[in-house]
Amino acid sequence: MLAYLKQVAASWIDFPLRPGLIVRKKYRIEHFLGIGSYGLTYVGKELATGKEFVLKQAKPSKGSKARLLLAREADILQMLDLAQIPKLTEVFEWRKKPFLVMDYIRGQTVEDLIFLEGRTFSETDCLKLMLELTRLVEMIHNQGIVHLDLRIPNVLMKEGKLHVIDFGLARKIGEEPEPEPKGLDAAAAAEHRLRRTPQPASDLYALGHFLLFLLYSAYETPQEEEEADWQTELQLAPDLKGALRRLLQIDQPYSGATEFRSELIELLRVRSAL
Ligand SMILES: Nc1ncnc2c1ncn2[C@@H]1O[C@H](COP(=O)(O)OP(=O)(O)OP(=O)(O)O)[C@@H](O)[C@H]1O
Repeated sequence: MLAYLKQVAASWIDFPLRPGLIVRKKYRIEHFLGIGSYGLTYVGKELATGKEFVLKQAKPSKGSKARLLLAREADILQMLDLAQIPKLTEVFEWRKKPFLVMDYIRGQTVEDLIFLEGRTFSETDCLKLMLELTRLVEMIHNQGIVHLDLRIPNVLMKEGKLHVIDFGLARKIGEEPEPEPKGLDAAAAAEHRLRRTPQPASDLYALGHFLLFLLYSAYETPQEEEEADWQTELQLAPDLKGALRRLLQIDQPYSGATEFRSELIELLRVRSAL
């Protein structure tokens, strides 16, 4: 009962700002983009210029943790200066609520391309997209940051170019990892460490799963067969399978994004796709 009451209270205090509301005499809320674990996200139009931005607000029900994560995200975005990543415009407090403002990337997520539009990617398409994404990830790492949440909903395609968003879990390379959430079994705890340790290897592990989503987009699920693991189902050429096994840390992991990018170039070259 207590849990239920807490949930009802949270949904009241986390109620999104309504469209049309003017924030800080500067932005008009255009529409609500979504609610994440620690934030509420909107598209807002700057009144003076008519330019659209993304406004992210710390989720009130998550208190100081949400404020801390929003401040950390702003700090990380400020450190990054890359064309395919939203730039931080400002941070402010309005009606005791902290906000950050960043570029609005008006595109489609890779998740929507696959699951809503039914887009399929050939092996060469997958490798080319991975090359573009890995180049971007390499530049992020070179600026001392790891994203730690490189998933298909956090990669957008805009005018044929990939963009990475949602730096809510990003950290500086080498920082102390977040404490593991309580109650994870051994397998979930191991997975958590693979994804969330502030080291480039965590982003490469996530790139392995990202590549699997791309490859599966063109996979026809057989009607009768039992679900098998990707190594059986996808029937990949040995070189591509080997690369995936290294990304997923089944075999010797790559030393970093630079080494994996060289491998991608080689995979494309032997397929005469470069
Ligand atoms: N800079 C941006 N440009 C365009 N869309 C964005 C941008 N930032 C976030 N979004 C979109 O806003 C929505 C909410 O994003 P947000 O990162 O706040 O939470 P989430 O990804 O839904 O949740 P969580 O981070 O907890 O997994 C998502 O649909 C995301 O695609």
